[in-house]
Amino acid sequence: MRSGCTASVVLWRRMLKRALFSSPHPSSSYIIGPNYLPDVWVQNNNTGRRSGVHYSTGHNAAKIDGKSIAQEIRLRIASEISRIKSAIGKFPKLAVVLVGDRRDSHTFIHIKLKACEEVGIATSVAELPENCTENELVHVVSRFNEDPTVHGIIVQLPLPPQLDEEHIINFVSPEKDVDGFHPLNMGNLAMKAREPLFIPCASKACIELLLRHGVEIIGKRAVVIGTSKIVGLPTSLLLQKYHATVSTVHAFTKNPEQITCEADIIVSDVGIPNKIRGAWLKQGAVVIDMGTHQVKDPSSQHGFHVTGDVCYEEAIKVAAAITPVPGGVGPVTISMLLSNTLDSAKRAFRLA
Ligand SMILES: NC(=O)C1=CN([C@@H]2O[C@H](COP(=O)(O)OP(=O)(O)OC[C@H]3O[C@@H](n4cnc5c(N)ncnc54)[C@H](OP(=O)(O)O)[C@@H]3O)[C@@H](O)[C@H]2O)C=CC1
Ligand SMILES: Nc1nc(=O)c2c([nH]1)NC[C@@H]1CN(c3ccc(C(=O)N[C@@H](CCC(=O)O)C(=O)O)cc3)C=[N+]21
Repeated sequence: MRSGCTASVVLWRRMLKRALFSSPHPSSSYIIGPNYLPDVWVQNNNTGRRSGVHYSTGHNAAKIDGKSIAQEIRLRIASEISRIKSAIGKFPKLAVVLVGDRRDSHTFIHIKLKACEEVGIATSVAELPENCTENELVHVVSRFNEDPTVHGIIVQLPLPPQLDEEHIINFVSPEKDVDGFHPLNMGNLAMKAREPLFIPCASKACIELLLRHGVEIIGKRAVVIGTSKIVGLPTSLLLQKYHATVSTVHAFTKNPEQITCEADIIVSDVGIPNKIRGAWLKQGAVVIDMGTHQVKDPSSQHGFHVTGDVCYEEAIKVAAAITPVPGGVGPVTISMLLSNTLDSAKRAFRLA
């Protein structure tokens, strides 16, 4: 009797999944890239990949339009959430922890909350003062860990200097770690034949943009500038999973331009505006600019403008394709956060 009941529940879930998701993989079928990591990379003809990168006329680099890709992903996420809501009356929820008054952190959180609202992800925000203690922060994170209505938790970085980032990240439940920064998730990303529960959003966005632009990654020489846990390290690891030959450039690298100018794919996470010049690039390279800097600009409406790590005007004359800032990786990173949160909720609802 009991096993019959379990069997019918399993059958019901299977039917529900089939009704909700047209793809055989319920988890994020709208993402081409890194949800199923390719231990053996197979060219998939249904992904819209083209062979090789297309050059635009006049020898200027093609602009990789992150804004429209992000929008397309968000529409798919919104419709999936709406279908889940009508089927089982449940929806995903993201908890956001913000410490202090940094202007850029407030901007990023505002962008994330607005995106959640647009697709139907509920949010809960905990704001703590700049001088809060580690115990207070751990307490807030633990409360979200224990709350069954919360499926994703992010602690906005950087934290004020009295708080140990690594210590705090350890406290985020790996099952709700939609940033993918917990050592268990990062470790599984690093190791062969293992899959993390979540892949960091900016790295996922980088691969998604490359694949959607028709860039072949396997066997290509990639250089990642930066080793941070938010972008540089997980992007190097993910590019390796895609079988690129990856070099890392960091603050102690001597003559970094000698390394970057050999790369087919360059990902910059250096955190210095306009640091990467045209002369650092090989003719025909693909450039993913992860930097997002609010640079003072009294002539602009908000008193600043946003720029990347790469000197765009120089780079477009050399590269085959490049992501602009703003409107490149940033919006897709936010879409990946929505996607990770939806995936987490689907696991909790036993739909994935
Ligand atoms: N677009 C997006 O989606 C996202 C954008 N960002 C942006 O990325 C940028 C970087 O952020 P984050 O990763 O937190 O930054 P970090 O400051 O943590 O990392 C910067 C990295 O650059 C390296 N570096 C610093 N100076 C040099 C140099 N002169 N030459 C070579 N390498 C150098 C550092 O090397 P070392 O390891 O030796 O210290 C470090 O690894 C920011 O602008 C941030 O806003 C971040 C997340 C997502
Ligand atoms: N726990 C945590 N997770 C993060 O993912 C995280 C973080 N902390 N700390 C800071 C960095 C930075 N980051 C960005 C995300 C989106 C844009 C983005 O959408 N940028 C817009 C412009 C934004 C603007 O107008 O300022 C664009 O490039 O078009 C930028 C940067 C995520 N980060």
